This record gives sequence, structure tokens and C-alpha cells, in this order.
Amino acid sequence: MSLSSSPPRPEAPANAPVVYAAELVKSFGRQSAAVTALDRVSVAFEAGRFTSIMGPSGSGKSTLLHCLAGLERPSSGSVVVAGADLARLSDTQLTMLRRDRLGFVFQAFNLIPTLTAEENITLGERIGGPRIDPEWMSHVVRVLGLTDRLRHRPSELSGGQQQRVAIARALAHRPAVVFADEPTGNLDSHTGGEVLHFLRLAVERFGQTIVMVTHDPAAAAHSHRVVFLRDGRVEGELRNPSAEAILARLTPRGAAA
Ligand SMILES: Nc1ncnc2c1ncn2[C@@H]1O[C@H](COP(=O)(O)OP(=O)(O)OP(=O)(O)O)[C@@H](O)[C@H]1O
Repeated sequence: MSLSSSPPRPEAPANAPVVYAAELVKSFGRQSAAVTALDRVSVAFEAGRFTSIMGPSGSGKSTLLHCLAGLERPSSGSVVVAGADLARLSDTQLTMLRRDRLGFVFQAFNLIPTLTAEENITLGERIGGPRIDPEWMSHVVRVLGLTDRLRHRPSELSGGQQQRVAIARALAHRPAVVFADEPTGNLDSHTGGEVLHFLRLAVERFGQTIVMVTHDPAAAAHSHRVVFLRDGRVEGELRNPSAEAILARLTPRGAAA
């Protein structure tokens, strides 16, 4: 097959890693008070795939997400995101990479209360980020079911609608990766299920790459792959798992007896 045959997206070919970490170590505190949150983590995240990171409380999930997304500097090891070696970037370059190439969805929706949904979605462009293609924007808004909500302020929207606005904001500039940290943590299970459906849709329809931290096996079951952490190390992974398979993996052996 010819390599020149119409690649659909400017990013890496489907399933090549777009984010990877090698021998990542992150310690907090010093000497006897030191905590090793990440202990030589090496892991890759494929383009156009939805990957969840799971593990017990304190296993290092958020720390890993923060190091992958350039929100925190690791103690040692390397992270490459969309071709950029994060250790080589200054703080300013890191901020620009986050603004221009990454998208974020957090548990707290982090919308600006005085702005409309539309203004929140396009905020990045107005603070100097990449130009948002209006056609792309209206496509995203339509897929997320927000077309008739654009003039509303966050207080006039339900929790699920607010999180969909946050997802639209994360997708608006066509980032290389969306990082999501417990995106359904503030939502009831029905609304959370809808939000996960839209995240999965972003992967299926737009070829978006998503890396999500979650505690919830039902949430992780929406992803293509689940990476398990324990005590700051990668413990294994499951591909296309059911919620039951994830739960079984998380339950310590013997605990169910
Ligand atoms: N800023 C910090 N200062 C000191 N210790 C920290 C800091 N951030 C995280 N830790 C420690 O690092 C370890 C991993 O924390 P992390 O928040 O990454 O775990 P987690 O798996 O996301 O946990 P949870 O599921 O409870 O959110 C924990 O022992 C935590 O107490």
C-alpha cells in the first residue's frame, strides 16, 4: 500500500503513540518524608484511542496524568507528547504546548461563570491560542448536542451540559490529546454515562486521542484500553474490557471471598 494514500488527519498514523513516558519517576518531599508517587513508569498512549488510567487511591494516577500533560515536572525520566520532549521545554513553551496542542477536562467543569457557553468554548482562541475553525466548531457543538445552549451561561446549564461545554472547549482547537481527570466525578451515573458517550464519540468521529483518569469501572469500560497502576508502577492493562472485567482486576485476590 502506498504511504501517500490520503492520510485522514495531520497527526501520527492511527495507533502510533502520541504520548509516551519512559522510566518516569516523581517524588514528593525529602528524605524520610519522601513519597515516590511514580516509580519508573514506562507507558505509551496510542493516537485515536481512548485510554483510561485506573488504580487504588494513592497509586499515582493523577500524578501520572499531570506529568504527561506538562502540568508537573517529573523528578526523572522523559515524556514525549505530540513529538515534543517536555524536559526540553521552558515553562513558557510548556504553557504554549498545553494551550495550543492539548485539551483538558477536569472533574470541576472550570467554566467561567460570566461567559456564555460559546464564549467558554472559544476562550482559548481569545487568549492567544490557535484559531478555531468555525465549521469544525459547529460540528463539535452539534455532535455534543449543544447547538441550542450556546447563549446560556454555566448557571443556566445542567451539570452534564456544563461538562459537555468543557469537552467542546477541550476539542475546539483540535488538540493532539485530551487529558481528562475524573470527568464524571461530579455527575450522577446517568449524566456521567452521557458524558462518557460523548468522549467516546469524539474518539470515534474525530479520531481524538483521550487519556482519562477514573475510579469508576463503568466509566473506564467506555475506553479502548485500561492501564492499571499500583504503588506508582504500571501493573498491567486490559483491552476493550467490560466493567466486570475491570472490577475483577481491581479487586484484590481473596477480597471477594
Ligand atoms: N503535591 C504532593 N505533595 C506530596 N505528596 C503528594 C503530592 N501529590 C501526590 N502526592 C502523593 O503521591 C502519591 C500518589 O498521589 P496521586 O494523587 O497521584 O494518586 P491517585 O492515584 O491519583 O490518588 P486518588 O485516586 O486518591 O486521587 C500519594 O501517596 C500522594 O499522597
